Amino acid sequence: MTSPLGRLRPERPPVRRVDDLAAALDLRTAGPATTDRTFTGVTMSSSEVEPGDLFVAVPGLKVHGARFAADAVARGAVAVLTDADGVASVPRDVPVLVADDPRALAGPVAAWALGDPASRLVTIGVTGTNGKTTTTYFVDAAMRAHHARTAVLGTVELRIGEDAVESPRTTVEAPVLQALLAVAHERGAGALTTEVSSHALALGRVRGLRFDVVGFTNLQRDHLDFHGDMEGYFRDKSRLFAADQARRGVVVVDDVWGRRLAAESPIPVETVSTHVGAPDGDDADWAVVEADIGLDGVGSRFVLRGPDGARHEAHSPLPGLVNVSNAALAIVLAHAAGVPLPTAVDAVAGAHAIPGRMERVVERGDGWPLCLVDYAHTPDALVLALEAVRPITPGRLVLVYGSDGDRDRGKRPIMGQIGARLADVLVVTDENPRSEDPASIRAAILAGVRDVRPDLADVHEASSRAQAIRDALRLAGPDDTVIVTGKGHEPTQEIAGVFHRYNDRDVFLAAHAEGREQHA
Ligand SMILES: CC(=O)N[C@H]1[C@@H](OP(=O)(O)OP(=O)(O)OC[C@H]2O[C@@H](n3ccc(=O)[nH]c3=O)[C@H](O)[C@@H]2O)O[C@H](CO)[C@@H](O)[C@@H]1O[C@H](C)C(=O)N[C@@H](C)C(=O)N[C@H](CCC(=O)O)C(=O)O
Ligand SMILES: Nc1ncnc2c1ncn2[C@@H]1O[C@H](COP(=O)(O)OP(=O)(O)OP(=O)(O)O)[C@@H](O)[C@H]1O
Repeated sequence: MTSPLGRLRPERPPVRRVDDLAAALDLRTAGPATTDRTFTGVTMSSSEVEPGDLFVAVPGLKVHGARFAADAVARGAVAVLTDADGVASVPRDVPVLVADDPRALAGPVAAWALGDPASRLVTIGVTGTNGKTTTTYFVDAAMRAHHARTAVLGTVELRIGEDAVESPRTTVEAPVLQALLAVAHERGAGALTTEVSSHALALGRVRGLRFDVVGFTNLQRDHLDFHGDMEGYFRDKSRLFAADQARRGVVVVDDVWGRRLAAESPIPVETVSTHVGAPDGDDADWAVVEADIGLDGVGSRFVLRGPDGARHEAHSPLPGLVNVSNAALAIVLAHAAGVPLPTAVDAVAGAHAIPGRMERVVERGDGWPLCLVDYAHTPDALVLALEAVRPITPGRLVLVYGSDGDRDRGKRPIMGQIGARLADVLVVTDENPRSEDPASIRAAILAGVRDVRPDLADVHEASSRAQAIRDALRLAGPDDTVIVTGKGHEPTQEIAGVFHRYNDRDVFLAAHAEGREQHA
């Protein structure tokens, strides 16, 4: 993060009348008359209220937001939008707007209040189980090549131009999204690209915004606690491809869900087949028809065939087949969003490092191994990450990793088996143990390691993550690659319920700086 983004609100928001809003969105009113009441901002969280705001009080999974209406008013909220159940909790002297589903209206209300900021920018949304962050950054690289300034929002950060803050979630709440669109426009951005999580779609966080282009990466088993089953998960993801959410779409059709989305989509879509030899590759509008993975020791060269049959030489700046897929999708998305194809191809090839996504923290050279940080924290992602790094590693693959506490215990031995199978040297350590005993998590991973490598040769254990990275650097030679997985960009580590500032990248950089000093 280069510098703070500062206030996540526009400097000069329009002043709106509450009764105009009621008329525009056909809302019932309660409490004192709304005449002459004006507001300048919208929020769903009492702790984020600024004087002059409309507070949207929604029924949550845990609590009804109306319980916090008095707090919101004390902080300066001038009116409340809620449902029939919430009305009684609003202080009597405050005007109330009543709707059946206030959560679904939070986005449209904020968009109305800010004068539909999305209509002044090119907007791109990316959804799918994996690859959202990477694809979003690749798209942003292409948008940057075409627009003087851009904005990018997602799991890692909220960035407008060169200013950024840590992101509270993958997709921000609807009023925050609308405010960020207005801030982006105010600061001269021509395009905004955001990740759109399935939770965001189920909870209406992108309502009130019609994207110029939306993209779909893939659908794999995840978040079923929230969506129920794969069918429900697919239905929630598909909501982005509705006529009121997007003008057009780009869908990767390598899995059955992508093919189904493309077939059922009510908006026009272009299809992309991103794995050489993937089913339906020949029928797709765009297809990766050749790929040399890791050929140049960095990313991959590939050839993208367009709808007119023309072949475009392209490059993914990150290793592995999955990043060929992300790069191809990003090129087609950027092109659909108005970027000339050659500009999109070049910009994706030269995309900056993405924090914690196969991030090359220290380059190989001067006796140092290549040092990478990656976010892979599931068995599937770990396999992909290690397979991607092998072709760019002349020597041994040194893996530093753990498995998180208070989450899926069954994956720990599987993570152990994968590490033992695909890496040469292992340093098993902690990854957000949360309330659990870190040693017992490491023991479960090591049990999996032992299934594959009973002698435990080249297997080490370190109770501090920073120490684990230093151990790995001591063990690694100049031809080796040290990869630390699990936490990626995350700025904290949760131990015994306490969040400690911690970042894998900083440990690598500190060790590197120390090493250079000793050398000098
Ligand atoms: C399942 C889910 O997404 N829940 C979100 C949802 O919670 P909720 O409906 O249960 O809200 P609640 O806590 O009952 O509160 C009800 C209302 O009262 C308000 N409130 C509450 C307390 C208070 O002091 N003042 C106040 O105004 C809240 O802002 C809310 O509007 O609305 C809350 C705020 O509106 C969110 O904070 C909360 O996200 C929780 C923290 C969360 O963990 N969400 C995750 C699952 C999520 O959204 N993840 C996806 C990425 C997933 C992925 O791809 O990996 C994401 O987009 O980040
Ligand atoms: N297209 C893809 N298909 C499958 N796996 C992928 C793909 N792209 C990235 N991955 C794997 O998923 C992990 C997360 O990548 P990325 O952060 O880009 O995805 P995401 O959808 O944003 O996930 P999250 O919401 O958890 O941040 C990476 O470690 C990578 O190994």
